[in-house]
Amino acid sequence: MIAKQWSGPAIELQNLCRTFGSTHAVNNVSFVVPAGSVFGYIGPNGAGKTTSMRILATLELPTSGDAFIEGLSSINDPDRVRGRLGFMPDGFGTYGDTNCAEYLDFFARSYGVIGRQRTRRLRWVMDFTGLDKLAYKPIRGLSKGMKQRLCLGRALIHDPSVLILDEPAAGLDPRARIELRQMIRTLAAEGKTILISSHILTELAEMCDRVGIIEQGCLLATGTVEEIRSRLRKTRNILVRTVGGVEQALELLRPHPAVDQLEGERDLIRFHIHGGDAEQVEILRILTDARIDVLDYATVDESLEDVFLQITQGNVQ
Ligand SMILES: Nc1ncnc2c1ncn2[C@@H]1O[C@H](COP(=O)(O)OP(=O)(O)OP(=O)(O)O)[C@@H](O)[C@H]1O
Repeated sequence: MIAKQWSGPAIELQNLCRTFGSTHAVNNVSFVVPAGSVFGYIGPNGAGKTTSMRILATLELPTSGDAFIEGLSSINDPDRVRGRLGFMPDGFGTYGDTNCAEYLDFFARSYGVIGRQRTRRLRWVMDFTGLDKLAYKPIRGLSKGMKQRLCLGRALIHDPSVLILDEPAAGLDPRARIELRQMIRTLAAEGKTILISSHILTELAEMCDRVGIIEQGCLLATGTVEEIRSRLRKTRNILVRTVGGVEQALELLRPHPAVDQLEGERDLIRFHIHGGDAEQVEILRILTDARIDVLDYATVDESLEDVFLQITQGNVQ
């Protein structure tokens, strides 16, 4: 029997597949999310994020493979999974005339949260999501940001240990995004395990312990953002700042076999080096031997957008 003191991964996908006709929405995806960590699930439109999250959340069945929440199969043990899991879908149907308090109360009752515990839980969720001042406001009058808070509140109402959040930041203004990020950080600091999806790597990079990049149903890379970045790094981007001598430097560097994409403007030179430390040191020596006054000689990290574009192909299905 799987007891409460499960010590394995909080979330696990095992060779998960889901096809819709000829579309491989999820194609043999496996990964684990350790308890208490935040995992970012990143991919373009139609990549298969929602489908895999819905399978984990017991709302969809896979064609093959399995999905587990704290060791319980979402396919074979959905009732127990639901008790441990809070799911925030990417769009949620609300009843416009219902107010926030009624809405959350309804879901608390559905989860069997009863008596004083329900009152306590409702108060906590209202307070945490900042909905306490809007408790009696009909849902149809809420802004997008407040609706998202309500949806997060609904996912938290039964105090689950695992949260699955499907694009919670979509459509939010910058302030609402920052506030949402803070709430997610707080939940993570309290020890909840969080799987969160987005189209945008930069949006999640800061708050995730690890990310997985998915496209056309296939998981292309997993790891920390730094691990993925360094795995991809075949070239180094170099930025040189000189005091004069840019034209001379360009002349010297242009024929070098390790130098690529060379460009210069005013006192700045940018280029890529194919190679490692030896080539980087040699190129600096070429410049200093030619008595070019080098102020800065730095490697520049690729932007996260570049990392994302390198991994994905931009194909949709
Ligand atoms: N019920 C369905 N019937 C047919 N095709 C579906 C169904 N659900 C999803 N798909 C297809 O499966 C693929 C994956 O869709 P999914 O919604 O999982 O992707 P996603 O990564 O969440 O995309 P988005 O970021 O746009 O929400 C898409 O090609 C989609 O059209």
